[in-house]
Amino acid sequence: MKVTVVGAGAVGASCAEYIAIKDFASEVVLIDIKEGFAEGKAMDLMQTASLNSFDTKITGTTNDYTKTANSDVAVITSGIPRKPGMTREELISTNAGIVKFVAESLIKHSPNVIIIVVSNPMDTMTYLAHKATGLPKNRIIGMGGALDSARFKYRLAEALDCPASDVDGMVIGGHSDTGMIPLTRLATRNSVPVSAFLSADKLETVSEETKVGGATLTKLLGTSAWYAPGAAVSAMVQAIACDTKKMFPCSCLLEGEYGLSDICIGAPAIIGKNGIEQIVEIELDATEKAKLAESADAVRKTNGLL
Ligand SMILES: NC(=O)c1ccc[n+]([C@@H]2O[C@H](COP(=O)([O-])OP(=O)(O)OC[C@H]3O[C@@H](n4cnc5c(N)ncnc54)[C@H](O)[C@@H]3O)[C@@H](O)[C@H]2O)c1
Repeated sequence: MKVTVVGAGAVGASCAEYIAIKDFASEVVLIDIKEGFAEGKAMDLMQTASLNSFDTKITGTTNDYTKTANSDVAVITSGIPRKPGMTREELISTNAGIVKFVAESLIKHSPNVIIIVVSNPMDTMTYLAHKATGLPKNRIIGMGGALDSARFKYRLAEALDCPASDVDGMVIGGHSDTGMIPLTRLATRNSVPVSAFLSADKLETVSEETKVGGATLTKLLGTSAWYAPGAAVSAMVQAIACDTKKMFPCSCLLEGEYGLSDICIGAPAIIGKNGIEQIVEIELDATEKAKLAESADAVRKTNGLL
């Protein structure tokens, strides 16, 4: 299994590190436009191999896509992150050109690649990658919901004063501060609905904290987060590499599912060796349906800026 990670910055390097530590890929190629940067990150990571006991070979290259040839999976993290006070949507003018060029360059050298898009505004960048490459819909996946759901579980565990491993929950909809839909109605602690433990007010607070999870970290760090994003994308790469059929909410190109078409937005999907193997349609209540429609309108508005 050969994995290319485009962008050797905070998220790309974290993703490469988690992939290596889990030791399921034979090769990870880091590629960046900044001279020597990916080579340096790759060398630094390789010097952890004997300490962290992994055999994955990590190499770096400055913008040479021949080195990415025949990748099975490619992760696109290239582009600028937001600064405190910015929305993800404000990144579009810089990141759209980068993502389009990168997606086209990747498939030239890896015609069978499955692409995971991370760069923001992620739903629109995933849509753009589809339009730029024309790949089948199962082979381009946006990463947002896996991270947002991890943040949701973190906030639920905090409110419940329990380990995150006790909690299950999912965030669907657009990957934006206002478009995310944490499904509090369906969240559980060891199969018990969380509403048995937490008041409606508390659940509303958990939901709001989840939605601004990225902005909260951007304010604290001065740039956007990388550990949880890197872990989330590496978990999706692992699901493809090991054909686990794990379910993640991902930005998928919808063709009628949830009553939506010609849009990439977060929906539960089964991820395996073919990428998106199934989009799972869960029964939403009227409030959740209305929120999803509103979230889709906002994503379409951003798509209109392409
Ligand atoms: N989808 C998510 O859940 C999620 C989470 C966190 C961050 N992000 C997004 O991921 C992106 C990366 O964030 P980061 O914190 O790693 O940023 P960063 O600035 O640390 O890294 C980005 C890297 O991309 C490189 N780059 C720019 N143009 C390139 C090109 N044409 N080819 C190759 N490399 C290029 C830069 O040199 C830089 O090293 C941002 O757009 C950020 O908003 C998304």
